Amino acid sequence: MSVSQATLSPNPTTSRSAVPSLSLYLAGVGSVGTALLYQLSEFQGDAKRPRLIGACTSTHAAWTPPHPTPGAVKHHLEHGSTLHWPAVLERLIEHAPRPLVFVDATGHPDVADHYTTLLDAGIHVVTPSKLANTRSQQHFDRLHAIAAEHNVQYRYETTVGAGLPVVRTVRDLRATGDGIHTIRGAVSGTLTFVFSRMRQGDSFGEAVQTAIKAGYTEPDVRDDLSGEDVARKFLILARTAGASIERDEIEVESLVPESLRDLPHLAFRRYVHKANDAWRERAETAASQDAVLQYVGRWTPGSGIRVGVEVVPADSDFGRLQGQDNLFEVTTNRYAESPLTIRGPGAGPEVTAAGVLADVLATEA
Ligand SMILES: NC(=O)C1=CN([C@@H]2O[C@H](COP(=O)(O)OP(=O)(O)OC[C@H]3O[C@@H](n4cnc5c(N)ncnc54)[C@H](OP(=O)(O)O)[C@@H]3O)[C@@H](O)[C@H]2O)C=CC1
Ligand SMILES: N[C@@H](CC=O)C(=O)O
Repeated sequence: MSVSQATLSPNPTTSRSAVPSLSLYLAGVGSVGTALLYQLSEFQGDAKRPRLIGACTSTHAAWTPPHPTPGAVKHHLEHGSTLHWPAVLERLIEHAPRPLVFVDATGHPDVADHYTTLLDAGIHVVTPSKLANTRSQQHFDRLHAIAAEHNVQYRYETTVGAGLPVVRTVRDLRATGDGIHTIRGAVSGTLTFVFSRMRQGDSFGEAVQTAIKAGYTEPDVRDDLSGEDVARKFLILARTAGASIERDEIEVESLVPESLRDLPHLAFRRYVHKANDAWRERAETAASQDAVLQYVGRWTPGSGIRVGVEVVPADSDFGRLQGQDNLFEVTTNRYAESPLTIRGPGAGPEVTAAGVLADVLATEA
């Protein structure tokens, strides 16, 4: 069965003007996508519940009935058609009801490639994926320009801090004319989690495996352990604050030993324990100084971005972080004496999906 023959109710070709509520297409039904489906099915907010019109995984696509449960969507997908992006895009652009939000919960670069086409067609894009925003500065600017030109929204709150209000805070500081002096943050839920589990006795490898199971990691955990995820988040914050900066200007410290860097993803996961001894020694050295390891980033306009492992006092705000917590400290003209601080879980399917849903609802607010 081809994508265009799959079930969609009501018929998209006749429904555009008859369907006033917000329609939603979901690309990616993994940790975040599934949590979003649960939140949609249990939705009790003040706004109208967004209407899921279709979904896809890396292999399958299906057009779904109104108010589907997560189980029904997955069943539909299993029995749906083979994913063929040109057919999905054609249907979204030519036939799907408006207003329409495309949610990218895939973390795949091929899907990030479609944002310009979707925005250009008057479709809002909401994404927790950092990939599109961390290509060239020119691409970042282009996405915003196309959205503005077509009067649609490009929202990416959950790319930094998951459900925490970090991107909007930076945007508001900029919009209200404040000047950012520096942003310092522990912005990887996975790395905070790994270091805090090691303090409780886990090996590095065990802590990484637990983070994967909990759904805190990127689809490829090497993006977390290499520091790339943190570099991307700081790039997004700096660009959102108005800086013009490229990825290759950022200094990044990797947690992955040289010997494991070239392994394919699944082999890497099998051999990650080979880094246990090196990280145990660094953690013990820190502990002997009443300190802990924390992966910290800093952006200072004019001096750029640096991300890497820091030894921080155990009895400090950064040292006390536990679980998948993030901590952001923003020092500005107005927050000069004491930084504006945002803290809380910065990874995990539920908080991320909630942030995505808030972005979806905000498109029509
Ligand atoms: N997990 C978290 O705490 C957070 C995640 N994010 C971001 O959310 C996004 C999703 O993360 P997560 O849910 O953990 O990832 P998962 O790996 O759990 O899920 C990814 C989903 O995307 C699908 N997919 C992959 N490639 C394609 C493709 N080319 N076309 C269509 N579908 C595709 C996968 O399909 P299949 O099922 O076939 O494999 C899967 O359903 C990522 O960008 C991540 O950075 C952001 C903040 C926090
Ligand atoms: N893998 C990320 C998820 C959120 O972006 C993290 O661990 O912080």
